[in-house]
Amino acid sequence: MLQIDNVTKQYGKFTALSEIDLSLENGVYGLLAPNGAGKTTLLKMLATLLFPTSGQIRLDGEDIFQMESRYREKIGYLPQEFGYYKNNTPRQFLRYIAALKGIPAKRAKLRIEELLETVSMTEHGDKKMKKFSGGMIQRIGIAQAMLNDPEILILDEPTAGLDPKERARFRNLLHGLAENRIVLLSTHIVSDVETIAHQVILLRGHRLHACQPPGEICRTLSDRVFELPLGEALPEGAVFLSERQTGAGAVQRVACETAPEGGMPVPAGLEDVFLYLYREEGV
Ligand SMILES: Nc1ncnc2c1ncn2[C@@H]1O[C@H](COP(=O)(O)OP(=O)(O)OP(=O)(O)O)[C@@H](O)[C@H]1O
Repeated sequence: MLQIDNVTKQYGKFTALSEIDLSLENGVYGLLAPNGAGKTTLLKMLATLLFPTSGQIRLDGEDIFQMESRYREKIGYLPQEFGYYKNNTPRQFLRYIAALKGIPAKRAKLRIEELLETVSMTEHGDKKMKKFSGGMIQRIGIAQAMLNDPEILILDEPTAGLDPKERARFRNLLHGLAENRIVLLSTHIVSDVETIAHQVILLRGHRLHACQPPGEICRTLSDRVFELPLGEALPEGAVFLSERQTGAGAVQRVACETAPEGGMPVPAGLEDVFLYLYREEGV
């Protein structure tokens, strides 16, 4: 179990994260929050690239910073900006990363083939990466993070720039990978988390707001989301969430305590909760 206890991170006087408490077990955790909320900061601390200002992070009871390389052997990390040599092929690049991770060449060779298969890139293994789409690059990014078969896989905005087909493929890939490990991914794209994550971690005001299954998070707005024709006046206290086109014309989705006139109750989705929670944060 990965335990985050009362972790605060300050950059000078600025508090990026305050008093975070989380316990993570195997499964996919989606860290969802707007830009600047502290997602990368949290992931970098879990990757031991940043020290908490206070608080402790433990794996099975041991402080991860004291574990040093014993901890790093157990993690795989895909940073937001993942650097690779454009002229390398995936096989060359993965061999290089395996060497950096100290994986013996013979074992690395087998593992690389296994992983290219896992991420459906075997047939592209000898092509230069400069010709790859964003989705193909991300799949190689996941493969490099998986080289050491990590217990904890940390992915910072792995779905940024993927098209819908690549997103679907990515979801399936993660489901398989999370069977026997902790997968923690950050995103500000709600639909990714809704379909991938077993638990959604929401940060708000640089604090932990919730860590719950997507369904439970949606229940926080249940019976409070309504659709009504666009242009209808909203009652006092109603919060505009979004608008969408339907067969019967444009409608607005709103959150309010009681049904507005002409409003149809609709099930609350994670996007509704996201828009509601972060309505004052310009997202
Ligand atoms: N090295 C740093 N020095 C000072 N402030 C920083 C530093 N790194 C991050 N910050 C600030 O801390 C806050 C959290 O940043 P972080 O990158 O963790 O957010 P994020 O949720 O990952 O955002 P994004 O989705 O844009 O990547 C931001 O306001 C950012 O400007």
